[in-house]
Amino acid sequence: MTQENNKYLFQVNLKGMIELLSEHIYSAPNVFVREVLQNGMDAATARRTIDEHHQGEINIYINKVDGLPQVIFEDNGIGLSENEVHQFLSVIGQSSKRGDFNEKDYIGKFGIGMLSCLVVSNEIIVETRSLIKDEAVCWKGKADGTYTVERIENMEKPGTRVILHPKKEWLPLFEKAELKKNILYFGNALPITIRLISDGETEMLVDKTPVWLSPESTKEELLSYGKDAFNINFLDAFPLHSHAGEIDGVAYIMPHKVQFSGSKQHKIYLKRMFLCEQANNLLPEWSSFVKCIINTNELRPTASRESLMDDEIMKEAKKELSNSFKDYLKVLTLKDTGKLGEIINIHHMFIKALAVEDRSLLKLFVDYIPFETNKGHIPFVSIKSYNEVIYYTPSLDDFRQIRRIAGSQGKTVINAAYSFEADLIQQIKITFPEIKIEKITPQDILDTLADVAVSEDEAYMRFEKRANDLLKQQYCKAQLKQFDPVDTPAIYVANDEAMSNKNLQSLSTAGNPFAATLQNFIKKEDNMPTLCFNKDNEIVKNLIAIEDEPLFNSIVHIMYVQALMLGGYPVNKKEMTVFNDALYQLLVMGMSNFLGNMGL
Ligand SMILES: Nc1ncnc2c1ncn2[C@@H]1O[C@H](COP(=O)(O)OP(=O)(O)OP(=O)(O)O)[C@@H](O)[C@H]1O
Repeated sequence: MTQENNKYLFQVNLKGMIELLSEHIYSAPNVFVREVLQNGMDAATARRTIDEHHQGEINIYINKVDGLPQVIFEDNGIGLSENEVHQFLSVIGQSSKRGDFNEKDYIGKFGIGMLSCLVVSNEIIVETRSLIKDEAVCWKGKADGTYTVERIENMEKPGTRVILHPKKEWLPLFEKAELKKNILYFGNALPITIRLISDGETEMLVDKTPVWLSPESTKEELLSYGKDAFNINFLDAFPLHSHAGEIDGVAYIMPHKVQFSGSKQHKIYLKRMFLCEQANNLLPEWSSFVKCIINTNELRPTASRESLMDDEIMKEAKKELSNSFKDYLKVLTLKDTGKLGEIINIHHMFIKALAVEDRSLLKLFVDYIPFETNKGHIPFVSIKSYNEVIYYTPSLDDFRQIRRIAGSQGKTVINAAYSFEADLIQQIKITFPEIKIEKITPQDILDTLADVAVSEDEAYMRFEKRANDLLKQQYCKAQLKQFDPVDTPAIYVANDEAMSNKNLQSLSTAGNPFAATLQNFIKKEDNMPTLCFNKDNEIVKNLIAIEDEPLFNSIVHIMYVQALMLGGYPVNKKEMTVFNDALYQLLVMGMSNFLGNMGL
């Protein structure tokens, strides 16, 4: 403990620190490949500040020493002098890349990456020759926090060799196929030559700009690359660019429908080193219908190097990337409406989300966008051409109730219950004020059903009273109306308030201990759901004439539950019971009639 004027200095437990950094900051043991490749890449970049024509190379050797595997990552970068080895390799958190004039060109910056090697190897051996100083040294660092440095003579050219002897449990990571897989996973886009040398064979792993970063690549080449990278036959591909974050890449359109909340797996590279598969804050929320491969030279990684930091540049980049999407779609409206149609057909949910956000896109696409209506899925252009007024309902329950009856009245109703739909309709209303779009509720439909002059007809009056007395027990009113289609005997109409009143009522009658309190929540006693009987329907005509009480009750109950089901309403236990009892009654009556007729 060091003390000076009552001030103490923190002490560091080196072993614990190394353990923490090496084993906990990185999520997987294979990241050592990334860290070593990245150091090789940075060393080549540093060398180019002295020799601009320098061609960076990394050779990876898999050897056997005394029967045990050994892997060497050899680069021809700037190397380190003895002094630098003490200064940068041996001090945790110290990096030669921070504060350097060319800082922004380096991938590394935290000064901890090398420690990831200690997850898979008990010791890191670094042999290095500095381009600047005429000396070569061998540094050996151990997980217990000790290191040694000594001069060596067996290195003639500038560069660095990182030598690892795997721990027993990580031997599989050092097998040729696995190592190759990891080198390509992290390093396939690096602007450096990477070779794998084992059993006397040299294999070229990386030596050219990847297809997705090359401006010369054709659409076919991009699509074929996308198929290999994601194992998906994409519908189309288009370039992505953002000045902010210095981003370039490709977006691939999924060939099938995807969930809005589906997993957003992309491939994100930082200075052409693979970083991660997710970029939630970088790509727009509605981007699940594409898979992206992008490289950023400017966005900053987190210390674990497994995600990007959410900062101001990221926000700006997100806007620019979103514009790349929009530009692509805009170009399609001019150049390839067939493809646009295909995309909208499959991904209309996302296109709707996009159109909500961007008025110019809305103007371009509105005609192509399909909506679910009471007449099927129809593109907006047809809806607006055939209707003077377009109706919509923001509730699925309402839509279910309204669709049939509205259809018979010649109305087209859009189901705007799904995400974005209601917002989109609002945007359409604002953007195209000349198009008449109105919200419609079951109550509006009820108001349009023709009244029947019940009070002028004794039979109608009696029918309504009997039906009301019976349906009161189901928290429902009965009304005689006249509407199309005549083959619909009855419809159940309930707005949200009526439905919640009904639910509260059924809770309180089901013996809920808060019954009295629940009753107080019922808003307006008269706002009950209504069962509208269709006066012109044949069954209703007969029903009005039925005197027999049990028969009348059974038919009304069956019509009631049927109307509930037709409207897509839930049928509760009590309703199911009356329905079953009624059916049973009818069966018994039918059979006794039959047996009576047979004279039995
Ligand atoms: N192959 C190499 N050639 C030259 N110098 C190297 C090499 N590998 C490591 N170094 C030196 O060792 C330092 C520490 O490396 P380390 O990988 O731990 O951190 P870093 O690359 O600086 O940052 P990060 O933690 O972000 O990767 C580097 O800053 C660099 O000076």
